Amino acid sequence: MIADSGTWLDRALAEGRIDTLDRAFARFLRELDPAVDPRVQVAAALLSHELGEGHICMPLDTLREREPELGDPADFLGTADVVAQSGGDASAPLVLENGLLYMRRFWRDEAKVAQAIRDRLGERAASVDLRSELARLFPDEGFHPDWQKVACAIAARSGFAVITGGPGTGKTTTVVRLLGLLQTLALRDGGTRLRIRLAAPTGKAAARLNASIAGQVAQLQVDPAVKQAIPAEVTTLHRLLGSRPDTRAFRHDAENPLHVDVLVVDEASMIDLEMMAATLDALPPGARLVLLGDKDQLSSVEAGAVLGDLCARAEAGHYSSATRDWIREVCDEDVSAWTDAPPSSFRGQEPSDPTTLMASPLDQHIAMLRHSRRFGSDSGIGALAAAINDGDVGRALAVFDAFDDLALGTPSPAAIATLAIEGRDDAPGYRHYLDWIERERPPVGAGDDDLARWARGALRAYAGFQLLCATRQGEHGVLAQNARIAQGLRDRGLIEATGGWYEGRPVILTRNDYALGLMNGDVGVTLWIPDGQGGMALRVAFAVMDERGGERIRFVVPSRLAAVETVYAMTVHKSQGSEFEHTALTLPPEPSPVLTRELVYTGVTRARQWFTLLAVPAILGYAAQRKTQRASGLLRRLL
Ligand SMILES: Nc1ncnc2c1ncn2[C@@H]1O[C@H](COP(=O)(O)OP(=O)(O)OP(=O)(O)O)[C@@H](O)[C@H]1O
Repeated sequence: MIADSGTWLDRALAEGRIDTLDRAFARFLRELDPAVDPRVQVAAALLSHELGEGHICMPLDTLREREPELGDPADFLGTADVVAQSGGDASAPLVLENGLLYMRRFWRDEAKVAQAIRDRLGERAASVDLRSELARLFPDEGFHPDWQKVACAIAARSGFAVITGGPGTGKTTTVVRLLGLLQTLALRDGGTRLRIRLAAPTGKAAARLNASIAGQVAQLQVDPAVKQAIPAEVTTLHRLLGSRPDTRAFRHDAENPLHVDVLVVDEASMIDLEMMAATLDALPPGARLVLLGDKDQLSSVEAGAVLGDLCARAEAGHYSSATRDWIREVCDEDVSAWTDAPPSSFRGQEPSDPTTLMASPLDQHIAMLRHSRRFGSDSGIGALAAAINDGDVGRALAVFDAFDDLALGTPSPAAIATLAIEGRDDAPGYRHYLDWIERERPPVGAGDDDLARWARGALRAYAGFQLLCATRQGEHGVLAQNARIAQGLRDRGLIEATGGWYEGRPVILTRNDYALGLMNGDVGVTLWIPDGQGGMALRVAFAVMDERGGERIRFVVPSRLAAVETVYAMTVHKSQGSEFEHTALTLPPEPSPVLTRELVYTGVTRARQWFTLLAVPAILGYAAQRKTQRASGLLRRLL
């Protein structure tokens, strides 16, 4: 029995089980209610800590496990004034629902997201032309089921759909064909063109989708008028919703909704719960939402794993027999193997148990692409990603021996620096990028176009290689690796300095800079260019999007960049939404909570052509076995 929460809080703080913010929250409850049960304060401090780890709520079972001496939390939380039961008392800061303890803000966002998705799960009348349009857009390629075609059909029939799939499985291709289909049908049936918007959670991800979408639209087999009605511009979610300085609220919300009929959001694994709630809030009731993303990637930095929750049942499909029959009718595809038997044969099951429930309404709106076009059977990267996802370390290690695009090395500082600078075999390191800058330098007197071309090439050469780390801090973190690599480059005469500004220094923004139009995560490279007065000046070149979705180079004076870091090394978290020809991932030799299956999978799948792992095999095994589970009640609300 805990009589004095103060002692408990101080001890837990000293032991590192909570931090000062968690303790402050527990103390705040006492200010709110001087008679608060100390056990409620303990629960609140632990909940606050869980939220910091990305969970949306804390199951009471977790609390029972962590603090058995508290007794049954259902008893003391069930009677506390500061805890609302299922959201009842709107002034209570905590909410208890379905055995899950929430802070009110998270409970509200979760309930909002679930309600908004549920509102969109109804089917819409399918056009009579759906079957013929699908057949035209997805010619038979010999793969069956053609999941792209199935995904397109599923997304076409309702106001909400998720298309998940690993790298190169055709998410972009499918969504472009979906937009072609929807616009064709809209123009044909009623003549009114759909207002379509495309967005991604970060500037980097938006830029990448932007680059691939224009090409895909050009290849689309549709009427030129339809093609013109598909936007190529991809914006960030923040910009779409209209972020305002100094407030979490956006310009667009339920009162002032977006002017949009179809919203597509890519890289949806990076969307946290709060952002998803804001997006759904701003979406007018009749508008469609299509989420694209890889469910196996790392979740958002902030709390929640919305895409992961929505796709938790995607592997098995869980289609109903009605969905199966409809897919057969409109797609000529057979998804029987991913269909649940009719519910009548499962009488007696516990309906709210997410693991056993058959064919829920949500399942009918999720499509998983299962065939990578980028990583065929001859690709080690694809095979490695699959082995990691299965948590099969033996297979993962065997894959390194079997494929030339993969290499496994030790995580010693010297080995990492050498790989990062020299690369291996054909796979580049940073020498390649720095040599490129030198070799392709425009002649004296070169015009703006030549300088922009050079800068664009330098950014592309930089993306030829990236070293990824699990953490920022520590001997194996980003900061230490950056310093070592800079020293190695300096020792080889490839850069002029190891600190301050110098040519070749790659930097990453650590905060959005609205004045410069640059976003957190944007990467620039430092180059000497003419200063316009007969001299030379260091400028940082960034690729930015113009209003029409095109890419252009912006040279920025280094002193204007308030929040940047050198980026020879980058955390895996920061690398989400980016890809590099050669990606190297280094893992620290000691076990650590940050080492998870999703972290390694995300690192591996950043590689387009070559992947190098610098880690001890035991640590790979440790990480691959640790699948992240973020506590949330979202799936349960939706089933
Ligand atoms: N049905 C298809 N027919 C022909 N080529 C395809 C098809 N689907 C995908 N591709 C090609 O495969 C590659 C990967 O497709 P796409 O970019 O659509 O995948 P993705 O899942 O969006 O990839 P990522 O998000 O990892 O970049 C592209 O070059 C694309 O042109």
